[in-house]
Amino acid sequence: MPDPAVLEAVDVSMRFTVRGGLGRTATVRALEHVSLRLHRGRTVALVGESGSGKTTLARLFALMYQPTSGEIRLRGEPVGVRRGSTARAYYSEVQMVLQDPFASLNPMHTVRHNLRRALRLHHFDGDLEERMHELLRRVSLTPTQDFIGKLPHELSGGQRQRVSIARALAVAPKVLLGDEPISMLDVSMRLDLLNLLASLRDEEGLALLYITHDIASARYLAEEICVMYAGQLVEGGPAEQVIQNPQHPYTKLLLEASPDPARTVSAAGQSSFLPIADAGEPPSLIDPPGGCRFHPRCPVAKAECRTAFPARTSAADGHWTNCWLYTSESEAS
Ligand SMILES: Nc1ncnc2c1ncn2[C@@H]1O[C@H](COP(=O)(O)OP(=O)(O)OP(=O)(O)O)[C@@H](O)[C@H]1O
Repeated sequence: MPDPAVLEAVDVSMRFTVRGGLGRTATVRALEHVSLRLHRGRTVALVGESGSGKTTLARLFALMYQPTSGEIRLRGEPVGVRRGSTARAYYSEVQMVLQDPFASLNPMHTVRHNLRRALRLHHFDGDLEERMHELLRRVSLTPTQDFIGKLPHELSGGQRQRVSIARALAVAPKVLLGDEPISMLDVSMRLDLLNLLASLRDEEGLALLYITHDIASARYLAEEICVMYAGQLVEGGPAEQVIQNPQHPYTKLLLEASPDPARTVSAAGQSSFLPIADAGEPPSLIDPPGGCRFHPRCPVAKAECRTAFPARTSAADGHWTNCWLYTSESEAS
């Protein structure tokens, strides 16, 4: 049994109101009843096609939005959008690493300035210079004096991402939310970055959320994989189980469309899924299909798939799915 969750989403749904043509508004139903737990020293990979809601879930964990329903809980306590010192207290525990390191670094300032700012923001009261060198050592940017005075654009993509990880580590967080943190890097640097994330998880006991399109890297890094389709979580469990013995027809299609999950990191571009042959596109989340949102693309859809989302069925090893193939109508959620 793992420890209790450090951070969890409990039955969260997220709707966005967007402006359409002619002044009309529409609702994007981005997440539906999603629950996911992050544990100390463990990685959960969240995989799914573009637009499935992965970033929205990470942003809910980062308290950038208030969920439409459901809760985010830190060590069991519900948390909402915060400001000022209570926001700072939250972000000293939960940090995000983005796809593009430029987004979290000030490009006009040196690595030293960027790290110092993060430390000051969180009222670090030790030796600033010493701590900055320690952070750079932690992300293997050594000798540290070669990097501390550089501007972000003077670094390689991989080095820049290491600095943004060092910046996140400045506050000694308990949770790192990685939103496709390696997808913009050269293939040659991806494995090193994954190994860095793994060592932070193992040595500092970080709880890691790893959002990716790349099943191969999810398998390499994560103990647990969760699969999201059009705002609904459809399958999850121990990484090897999900990959070797996928249950949900969407997971099966996703694996068929992945270049080769046995490789450590895919050499493909940002999106590692090949087009899913003859199976159409993910739906619009404005007025999405009812029931299981995958049913219009599902080769084995049944009548009940159109009307209700199935309850979760779980195996003893923690592998679960929400699919009518494995449940009966009386168990609809
Ligand atoms: N602030 C917002 N306002 C309106 N709609 C939004 C907003 N943020 C996300 N969405 C919509 O919510 C849905 C989920 O988007 P999200 O970015 O979470 O998906 P994703 O799985 O992270 O995609 P990608 O892999 O391309 O990053 C999409 O339909 C997107 O257009």
